[in-house]
Amino acid sequence: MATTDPTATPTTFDLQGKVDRVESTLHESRTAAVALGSNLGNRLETLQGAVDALEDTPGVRVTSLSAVYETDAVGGPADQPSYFNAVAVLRTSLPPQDLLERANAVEDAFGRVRTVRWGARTLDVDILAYEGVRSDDPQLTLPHPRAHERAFVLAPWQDADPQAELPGHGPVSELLAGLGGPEAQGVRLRADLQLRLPE
Ligand SMILES: Nc1ncnc2c1ncn2[C@@H]1O[C@H](COP(=O)(O)OP(=O)(O)OP(=O)(O)O)[C@@H](O)[C@H]1O
Ligand SMILES: Nc1nc2c(c(=O)[nH]1)N=C(CO)CN2
Repeated sequence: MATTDPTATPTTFDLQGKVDRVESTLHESRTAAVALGSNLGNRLETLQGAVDALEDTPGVRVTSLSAVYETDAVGGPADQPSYFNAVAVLRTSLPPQDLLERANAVEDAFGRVRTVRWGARTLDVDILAYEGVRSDDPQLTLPHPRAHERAFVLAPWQDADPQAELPGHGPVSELLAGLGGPEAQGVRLRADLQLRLPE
C-alpha cells in the first residue's frame, strides 16, 4: 500500500539541494571579482546594465566598482573596436557554478552572440577569482587562467580592490607593474566616465 500512497512516493524533487541553497544564502558570503568588457553597442550603458543585473541577483551584492578603462582589443580578429573594461567586486552566497550561470545569463540578456573566439561582443562577464578557490575545470577555471597577463583586467581590479591578490600569482598591483603598467597594453583610464554602485 505504501508505494501507491502519493504522500509516501519518492520524488525527484531535490529537497536537500534546496535546503543547502537556502542555508548558503543565509549564512555564507564570499568575495568574488568579476571582469566586465564591452566593445559593441553603447559600451558604458551595457557595463552599467551588467552591474545592475548582478546587483539584482539574489545572493549577490556589488561592494566595489572600478573606474572605466578604454582598452585596445587583445586577441581575435584584427581591427576590432576598442573595449570598455571594468571590474566589480562582489559579496556572494552563490556557489561558483551558480555565479557563472548568472554571469552567462547576464551576457545573454545583453545580446551576446558567440561566434568567433575573442570576437567583438556586446558584453563579456568573466569570473576573475572566487575567494581563494582554485579549479582547472574548463567550464569554470579559477582563478581566470588569463587574468594575470591582462592589463585590461588588472588595472580596473586594482582600482576596485587595491589589496586584491590573484590566487597562485600574487598581488594584482605587482602583476600590473610587472606588465609595464596599464599603458604598455593600451589600457587608458576614461576619467570622464563612471559606473554607479547600485544603492
Ligand atoms: N573564470 C571563468 N569565467 C568565465 N567563464 C569561464 C571561466 N572559466 C572557464 N570559463 C568558460 O569559458 C567559456 C568561454 O567563455 P567566453 O566565451 O566568455 O570566453 P572569452 O571571454 O571570449 O575568452 P577568455 O576566456 O579568454 O576571457 C564559458 O562558457 C565558461 O564556461
Ligand atoms: N581589451 C580587451 N580585449 C579582450 C577582452 C576585453 O575584455 N578587453 N576580452 C577578451 C575575451 O574575454 C579578449 N580580448
